[in-house]
Amino acid sequence: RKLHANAEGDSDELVNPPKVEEKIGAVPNGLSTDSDVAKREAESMSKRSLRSTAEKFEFQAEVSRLMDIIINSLYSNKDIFLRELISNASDALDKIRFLSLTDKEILGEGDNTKLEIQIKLDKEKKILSIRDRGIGMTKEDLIKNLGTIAKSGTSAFVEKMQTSGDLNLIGQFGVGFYSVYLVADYVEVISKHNDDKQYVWESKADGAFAISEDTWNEQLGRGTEVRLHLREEAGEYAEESKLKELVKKYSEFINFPINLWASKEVDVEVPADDDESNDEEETSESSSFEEDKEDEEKEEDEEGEKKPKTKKVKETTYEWELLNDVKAIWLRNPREVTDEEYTKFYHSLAKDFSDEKPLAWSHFTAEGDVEFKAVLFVPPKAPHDLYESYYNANKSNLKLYVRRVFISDEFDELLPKYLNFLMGLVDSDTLPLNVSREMLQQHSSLKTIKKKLIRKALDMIRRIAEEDPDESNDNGKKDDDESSDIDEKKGQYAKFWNEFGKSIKLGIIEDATNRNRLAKLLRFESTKSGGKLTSLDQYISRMKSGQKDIFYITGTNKEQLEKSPFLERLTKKNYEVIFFTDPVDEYLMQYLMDYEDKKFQNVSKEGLKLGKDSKDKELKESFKELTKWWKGALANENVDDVKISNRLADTPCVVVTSKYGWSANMERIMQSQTLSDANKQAYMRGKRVLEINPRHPIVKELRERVVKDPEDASVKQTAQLIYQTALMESGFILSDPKDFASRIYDSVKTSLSISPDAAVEEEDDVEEAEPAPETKEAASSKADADEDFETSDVKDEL
Ligand SMILES: Nc1ncnc2c1ncn2[C@@H]1O[C@H](COP(=O)(O)OP(=O)(O)OP(=O)(O)O)[C@@H](O)[C@H]1O
Repeated sequence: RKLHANAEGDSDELVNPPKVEEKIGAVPNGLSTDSDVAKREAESMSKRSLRSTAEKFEFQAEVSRLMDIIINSLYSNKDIFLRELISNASDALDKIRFLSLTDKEILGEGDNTKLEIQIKLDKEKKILSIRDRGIGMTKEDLIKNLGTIAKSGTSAFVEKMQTSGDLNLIGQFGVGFYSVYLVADYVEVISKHNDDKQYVWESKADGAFAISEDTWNEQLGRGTEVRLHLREEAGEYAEESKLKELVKKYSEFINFPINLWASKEVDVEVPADDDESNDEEETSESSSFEEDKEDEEKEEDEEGEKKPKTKKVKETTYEWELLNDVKAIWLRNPREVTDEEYTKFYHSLAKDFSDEKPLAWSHFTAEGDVEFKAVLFVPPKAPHDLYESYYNANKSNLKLYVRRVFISDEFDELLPKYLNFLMGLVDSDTLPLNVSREMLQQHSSLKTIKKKLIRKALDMIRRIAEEDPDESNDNGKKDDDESSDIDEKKGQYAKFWNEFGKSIKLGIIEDATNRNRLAKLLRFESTKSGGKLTSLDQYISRMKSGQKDIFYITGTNKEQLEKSPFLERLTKKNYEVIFFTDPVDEYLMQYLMDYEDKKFQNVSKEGLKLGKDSKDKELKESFKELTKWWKGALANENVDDVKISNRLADTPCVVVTSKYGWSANMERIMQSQTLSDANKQAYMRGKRVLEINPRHPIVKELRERVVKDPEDASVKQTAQLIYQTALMESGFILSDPKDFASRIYDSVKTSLSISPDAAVEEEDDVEEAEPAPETKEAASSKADADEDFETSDVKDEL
C-alpha cells in the first residue's frame, strides 16, 4: 500500500493511494529529485535515513511481522542470508537465460551477456553487495515482490517460527529475501529490468520501504544488486574469508559463476632510492642466501649492465575470484558421486539445510527415443503445504532442464500430482531448446519422460522398504560389517509412510496404470500387526487356508476399531483384519477392489463369507418369525432386512450396510463436510441390514416374546432400543439421540422398579416462564440492553 507519493513522474499503477502522514524519512520533504541532490543524499545515507524524495510504502502486515521476528531474532545461524540471496540471483539468471532461448537480443551485449553473480565488499563502510545480471525487477515488481504482496508461505512461516524458532527453513516458505535483516539494518535493492528504468528499493525494516528512480548509482545494464549495510555485530560478513567459506558451503550447486571481488597481496618492484636498497640488500643477505645468488646470476646474465635498483613491496590489488566450479552433478556417472554429494545436492535443491538426509534418491539416464538424465529424491519430511489445495495447486518440485539450461520448476506434466512430494531434476537432450514453454508443454516426449519417471520413483520408494530391516520378517539376521548400514536404514520406510503415505493412497485412487505397484507400497495396522505397520504381501502370506478375501474395517482410530463387534467372530476364528483409520481410506477402498486376485471385503458391510455353518439353514428357519416381525417394526428406519449374522460372538446385533453404499464411517465423514450435498447423502447412504446373533440370550428371549405376543408394546420398545444401540455400536450417528435417551430412561425406570408414570418434582420458586402482561415491555427493554444476547428472534420469543 502506497503511503506517500511525491516523486517526480509518479506512476499511476497503484490505485487510490491513501494520503497518510509521512512515516519515514528524517530529511525534510520537498527536495527536488535531480541527480545531484540524489547523489548527495546517497552519500549521506550513512546516516541511515531513507531518501526523502522516494515513494514510501507500508509493508503488508504479515511481512512486517515476519521482518520483526527476523530483526529481533536471536537465531545464531545468520549465515543463511547469503545462500538465500545467491539463490534468488541464480533464479533471476535462470529466468533471463530461459527468455534468451527464444529471443537472443534480450541479453544485450558486452558485459550484459555475462550470466554471473558478483559479490563485493566495502570493508570500511561495512557494505556487502550481491549483484546478478539476471532478469531484474521493474518498479512494480519491486513493490509487489519485496513487501506488499504476502505469499502464502509468509504466515505459515511466521507460525512455524513461533513454535520452532528455526529460521533455517526460510527458503522453503518463499520468503528468503527477508533473511537479509539478520545481518543488516538497512538494505538497498537496486534493480534494472529490460522493460523499465533502474530503481532503488530501500528499507530499514521498520514497517515501511521506499522506492526511487535511480539517478546516482552506476547503471547496472540489467539485473539486481542487493546492498546490505551490515549491522555492528555482523562484522564477520565483511571478511572475504568468511564469504568464501559460505559460498563454498552453501552454493556449490549454483549453475552460474559466483565471483568475489577479492583482495590479493602482490609483490611489486618499485624503484628504490640508494639508502633503502642497501637496507634491502643487507636483509636479503642475512635472510636468504639462495635468493641473493639468483640475483647475482641475473645481473651477470644481463652482461654486466647495471640495472636501476628496485625494491619489492607488498601491494593490495583486487580482482574477480571465481568461488565455485559450476558442476552439474546429474551429468556425472552415478558411481562417481558420493552419498555426501547427493545429500548436499538435495539440500541445495530443496532449500532444506537441516542435517537430515533425504530418505532415498535415484540417479539415472534414460536412453532410446527420448534421452534424459534425472535425479530424484524422497525428502526426509513432507513440506508444510503438501496437501493444501492438492487438486488446484501447481506445485511440482521437479526442475526441468533442456541441455543444461534451466527451463522451469512449474512443469506439471513431468510427474502426477500424487508424486509432487519428490524433489529433483530432469535434463533432456531430446526436447527442443528454442521454443516457448507452452510449446514445450505439449511436446510428445514429455509423456515418455513422465512414464519413466513414475516407474523410477516407485522403484526408489520400494527400495526404501526392501532395504529397511524393520520391513522384513527376518529382522537383523545380517553380517556384522553390514550392521552400520542396516542401522541407518532401520525404520526408514515407516518414516516414509508417516510423511507420504497419503500420497501413495492418492496415487492408488488416481493412477490406474500403476495401481498394483502402488498397492505394494501400502502400509497399515491390523489385528495381527502387533502395533507395527504391515503390507498387503505380508497379509497374504498370513492368510488362512481357504481364505479368499482380504478383510478390513474403517473407522476413526485403531483403539475403537479393535473393540468393534464386527471383528468378534473373525478374531475368534483367527482371521486378520486391516484397520483403515484415515478418511482418505474410504475413498481408497472404492478404487482398490482387489490385490493379487484377492478381493477386499469391508467387514462392516454385507457379503462377508466365512465358510458355511452347517446350522445356517436351521437357524434361519427357527428365527424366521422374529426376523420377519422385526423387519416390519423397523419399516420407517431405512432398514432393508433383518438377518442372521455370521460375524457376531458376544454382541446381540449389528447394523451392516450394503456392499456399494457408504459405510457408517463414510456417512460420518460426509456428514462432517460442511459443503456436502444432502441429496447425494440420501442417495449414497447404504441400505442397512440389521444382523442378529442367534446364540445371544437377548435375541433368543426376544424371539420367545415375539412368538408369544407380537403386539406387546414393551417388546416393541425393547426391540427399538436394541436396534438403536446396535446402530451406535456399528459406528452410525443416531438421527434422534433424544428418542434414544428417553427409551434408555424408561428402561432404567423399569430396572429400578419406578413407575413409568412417576413425574419429576416441581421446584417451589420457579420464575414465571411467560412474563405477566404488564411487565412485558420492561422485559423487552432489558433484553435490548443486553447487547451480546439480543437478536430479533430471541426478542420475539421473550
Ligand atoms: N535478485 C533478484 N532478481 C530478480 N528478482 C528477485 C531477486 N531477488 C528476489 N527477487 C524477487 O523477489 C521475490 C521474493 O524473494 P524471496 O527470496 O523472498 O522469495 P522467493 O525467491 O520466491 O523464494 P525463496 O526464498 O525460496 O528463494 C522473488 O520471488 C523474486 O520475484
